[in-house]
Amino acid sequence: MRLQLQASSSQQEQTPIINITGSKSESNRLLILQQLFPNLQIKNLSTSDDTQHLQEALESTNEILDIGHAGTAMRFITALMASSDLQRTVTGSDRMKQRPIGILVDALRYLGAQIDYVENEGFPPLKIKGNQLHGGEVTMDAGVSSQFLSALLLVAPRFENGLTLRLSGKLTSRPYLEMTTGLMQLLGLDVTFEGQVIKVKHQSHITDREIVVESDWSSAGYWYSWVAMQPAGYSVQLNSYKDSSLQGDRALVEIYEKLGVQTTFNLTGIVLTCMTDFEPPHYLEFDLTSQPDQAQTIFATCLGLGINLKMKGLHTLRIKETDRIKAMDVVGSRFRESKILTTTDTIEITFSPDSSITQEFIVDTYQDHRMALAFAPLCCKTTVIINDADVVTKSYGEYYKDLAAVKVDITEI
Ligand SMILES: O=C(O)C1=C[C@@H](OP(=O)(O)O)[C@@H](O)[C@H](O)C1
Ligand SMILES: C=C(OP(=O)(O)O)C(=O)O
Repeated sequence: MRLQLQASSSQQEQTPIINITGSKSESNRLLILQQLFPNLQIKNLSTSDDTQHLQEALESTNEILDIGHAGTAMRFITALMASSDLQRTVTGSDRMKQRPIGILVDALRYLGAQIDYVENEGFPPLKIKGNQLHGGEVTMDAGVSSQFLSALLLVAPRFENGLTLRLSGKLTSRPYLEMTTGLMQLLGLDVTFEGQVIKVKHQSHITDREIVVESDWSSAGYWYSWVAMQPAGYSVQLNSYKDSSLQGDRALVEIYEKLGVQTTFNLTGIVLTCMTDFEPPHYLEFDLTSQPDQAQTIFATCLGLGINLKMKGLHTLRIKETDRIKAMDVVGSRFRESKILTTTDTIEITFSPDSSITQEFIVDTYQDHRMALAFAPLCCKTTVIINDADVVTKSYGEYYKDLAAVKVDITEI
């Protein structure tokens, strides 16, 4: 599906209200924990493709489980199956077969799991013969993806000796690991996280518990970007968000203060307002080691506002749905004249003085939802054409409907 997006410039009459689905990261964790503790009830589960893929895999009796593009789900289900009494082959999309999983497989094997690589060493698909793991101590590299660590922790209450997980190297995406330990603690599990060591005690029951998933902060990012590019005073209400969140992308509140968006928490969620008297800075720098999923969003906002930008801490972006640093480089340079420099873990953009914006901005998505989601708000600056626009369903299937509600004209071309 190829979409053309154009925002109408009419005056805002009232504050639009947007209801974003539940966090996919929280949902995926809770679905795994529900396998261990069936008396856990989950409300406001994410409707994303990724969460649906995980749900289908958990309900399936097939020998082959296809998890599509869902990286987190791939890592989580590997640990779950390895510690179960089932035998399964877990596979995914072509891109999934290029996304590493060796660090998790090594740790599981060290604890006694039986896992074989079906195609390439270190990558899915995996043939898993589940067995009872006893747990103990293991050390894992924490610098490649926090998902490997979360995967092992979520199933650790199953291990009769519990788990002592030692993190080696510099931890990446820390808030996601804290979300894992935080949710486990919320269920009453005995989990401690001190320095570089996480300990989980064996536990086979929890008391009845209902958890309401908070809406997805990662998806809220696109609304921050949208509001940042609107006239001063423009506002949007996003429902079901709270001040004390388990999601690291709650940091959007502070990040977007620097980009001219003020956040107000109210009874139903948050109101984002484009600040009056805001002068976009000439240059901004962000370290996104803890918020990797916001890189494309911030990049697009700075393209729109003409702010020179450097982002650091992006090494995990190379192994996500696409090589996101490369994708930003290629697509970003089409929007307005600029110099873009990239390294293994940084991207820097400097605009030519008086650079003008292209009349038709073409966004290739490279099978990455966040390419379409992040660049779409630029339709308030020029005509945006998004190739393979339906990628958004990976995390935010209602996105175009929500954009239409704020008067974006969307045409299939
Ligand atoms: O655990 C999670 O839910 C996630 C962890 C992060 O991955 P990395 O730890 O690989 O950066 C993040 O990018 C991903 O979208 C979701
Ligand atoms: C990286 C992401 O997801 P995953 O790794 O779960 O595929 C994402 O949603 O941006």
